[in-house]
Amino acid sequence: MHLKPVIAANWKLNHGPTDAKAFLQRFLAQVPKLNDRTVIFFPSAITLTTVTEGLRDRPEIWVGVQNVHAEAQGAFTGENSVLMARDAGARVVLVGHSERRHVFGESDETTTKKMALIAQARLTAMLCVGETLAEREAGHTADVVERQLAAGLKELDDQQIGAIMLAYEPVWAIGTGRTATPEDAAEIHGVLRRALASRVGDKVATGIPILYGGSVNRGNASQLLAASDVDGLLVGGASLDADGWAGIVRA
Ligand SMILES: O=C(CO)COP(=O)(O)O
Repeated sequence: MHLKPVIAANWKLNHGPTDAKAFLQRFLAQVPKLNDRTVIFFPSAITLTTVTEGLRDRPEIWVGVQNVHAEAQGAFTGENSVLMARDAGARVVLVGHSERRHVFGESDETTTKKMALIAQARLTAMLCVGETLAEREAGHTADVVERQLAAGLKELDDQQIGAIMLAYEPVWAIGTGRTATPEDAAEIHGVLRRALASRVGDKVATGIPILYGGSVNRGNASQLLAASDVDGLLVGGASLDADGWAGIVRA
C-alpha cells in the first residue's frame, strides 16, 4: 500500500446525537492525533452536526454523509442535499452503497447524477461498488464492478476523477460475517485500479484510494489493509463500539 490509509466508519442507521456524543468522548480519549491515516465518520444526517462539533478540535478527522439526493434542492420531501451536507461540515459523501442499490433500488443512472453533483459541490465522493453472491458465482464480479465504476465516472472529467475515493464492498460480505480474503480483495481492487488507469492514466489512478468493506473487524483489519491495492477500510458493524473502533483505527 502506497497511499495514506483511509479508515472509515459507516454507522448506517445507528447512533443518534446522544449516543454519538458519548461515543466520541470515549473514542477520542483513546486515539491521539492521527497524521499517518485519514479517519472518516459517516453518521446519519441527523447526527452529522453533533459529530462535526464533537470533532472541532480534531480537524484531521473527516466527517461525511451516507447519501445525498441527486438534485441539490427543490421539492424533494425527506431527502438530504449535498449543499446542506457541505454547509454542516461534511467533506465526503458515500454514493451507491449496496444498501442504497439493493434496498432502495438506486440505479447506475442515479449514481452518475450524484457523482456529478458532488464533484460540482467540490466534496469528495466515495463511490461504492460490489457484486452479489449470485453475480460472483456466475463469474461476473469484474463486469459488475467495472459497470458500476463506469457509471459513477461517466460525467466526471479527469481532475474530478482524481479527487474521488472508491470502496469495493462485495454484497455477500456486508453484515454477514463472511469477509473477502485479502487475495479476493486484492484481485478486485486490481481490476478497479486498471479500469481507473485506462480512463485517467496510471498516475491519477494510483492516487485514488480504494477501500475494502464487508465484515471488517479488529481481527482481520491489518491483514486486509496489507493486501495489494487495498488503501483503506469501510467498516459497518465493527465501527459502532467506540473501543472496538479505536482498535481498528490504530491497526
Ligand atoms: O456496508 C458496510 C460498510 O459500508 C460494511 O458493513 P459491515 O462491516 O457491517 O459488514
